[in-house]
Amino acid sequence: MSTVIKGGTIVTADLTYKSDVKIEDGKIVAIGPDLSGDETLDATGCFVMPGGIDPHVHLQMPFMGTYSSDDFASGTRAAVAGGTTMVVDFCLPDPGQSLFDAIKRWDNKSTSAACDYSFHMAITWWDKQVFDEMEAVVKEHGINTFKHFMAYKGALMVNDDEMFASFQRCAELGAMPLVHAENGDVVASMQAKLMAEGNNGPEGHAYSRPPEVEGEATNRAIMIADMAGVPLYVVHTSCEQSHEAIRRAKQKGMRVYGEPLIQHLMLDESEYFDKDWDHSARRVMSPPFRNKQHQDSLWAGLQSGTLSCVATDHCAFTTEQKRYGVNDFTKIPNGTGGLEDRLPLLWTYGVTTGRLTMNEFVAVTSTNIAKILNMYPKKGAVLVGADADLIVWDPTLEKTITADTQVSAIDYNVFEGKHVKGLPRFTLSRGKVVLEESTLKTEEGHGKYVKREPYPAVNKALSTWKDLVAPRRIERAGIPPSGV
Ligand SMILES: NC(=O)NCCC(=O)O
Ligand SMILES: [Zn+2]
Ligand SMILES: [Zn+2]
Repeated sequence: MSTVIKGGTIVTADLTYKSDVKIEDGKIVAIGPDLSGDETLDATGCFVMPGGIDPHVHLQMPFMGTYSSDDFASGTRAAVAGGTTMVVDFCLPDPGQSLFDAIKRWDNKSTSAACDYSFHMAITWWDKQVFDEMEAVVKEHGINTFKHFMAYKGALMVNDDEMFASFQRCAELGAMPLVHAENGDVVASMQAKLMAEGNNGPEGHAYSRPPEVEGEATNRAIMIADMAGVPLYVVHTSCEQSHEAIRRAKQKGMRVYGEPLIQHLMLDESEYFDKDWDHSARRVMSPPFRNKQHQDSLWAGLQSGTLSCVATDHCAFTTEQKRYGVNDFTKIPNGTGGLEDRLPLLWTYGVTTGRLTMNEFVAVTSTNIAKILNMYPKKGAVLVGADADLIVWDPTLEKTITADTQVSAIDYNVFEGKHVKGLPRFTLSRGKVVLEESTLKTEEGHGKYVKREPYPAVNKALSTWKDLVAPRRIERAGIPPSGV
């Protein structure tokens, strides 16, 4: 059974051209004019692009005494509704738990996925067992990225010595560390002070996590990565201080990648000052929303290439769950949604405003992260042989975002009322039409786990260079090597 997408304009990260696309057995088998097949999808007036890849989601995440409410079934349905065809979640071992047991838990809950997915592994504790297990995580389980939380003291946070040891292990294994960059000690201390002063509302969350907390941690992680000789990926880069540290590192030739979220690009800190407690609490996430200057910095980073991709950190809690923190903002589960809205919002507020070109849109929603996570061109490409994870993007379709019609399982949407123009006419997951206009045609369990190989190039280049510039003894005539 073959499918042809006909009459559209292909848009990739570097090319825009008119062509048909033919699909068989889940893969792209031909690109060219006048193709025919068993089934035809009309792409007239549309852009045919690689499906979105969201490198940062937490589906059914155990966190702050509860679980995030979108699981792999509802989360991936929300994803394809908005043109995202792959998500990457985080395996979180409990303290003392084997990394393999954490993978088993994530394997069990991801069987319902409607689109392809992959995992990052989090380093939530450290000893020889973790050091040893990291090898099989990379070589057997196909996970080449390890996340380190520099915040959430007393829960997920790791210290600098643990981070340095883990980063060095990543370097040996051809893996890449990721960081949630916030200074967890400073946050904990500011939280305690604010609570003691009676500042217990959701605005206290933002006050306790100023941009400096993020800038300091980003810079520290970058320096530690440099000393360990590994590239670094900074998740949810939300402010100029953090972006500045990434820019500076890039200018020095370091491989450091920054990931702004659609929430930080679109929403600002005024959300936390709303008189309605629920409104503000629903928007509590870490890092918090910032002001207009920070938002401009993030947009500029996407334009100039100093920031690499746009994610959601989709971690959706219901209003009832948010109310765990009614008298104590430190107990409000951290996280917001966005999977369904990332592409339409970025198109509307990025491409149609002229902030991004269509090719940049594809780069920051799909191709860049496919390369960074070492799964290009299987994912993130419109090329013969690539997986047919595609969107047929109709720039004339429009809607107003509202919780009433969303796919996500929660009872509100942080983008409520925002109008978007540009939506998928079709979303295809490995060749299967999973969305037609606004009708979902997903199948639970259609999604497959994507293994990712270790990085052959960057880590080798870094270790070769490190070896070349390593400290060496200077031989001097008449001075014996051993000092005898
Ligand atoms: N971001 C957030 O507030 N919640 C999800 C966990 C994390 O990524 O820090
Ligand atoms: Zn985080
Ligand atoms: Zn996250």
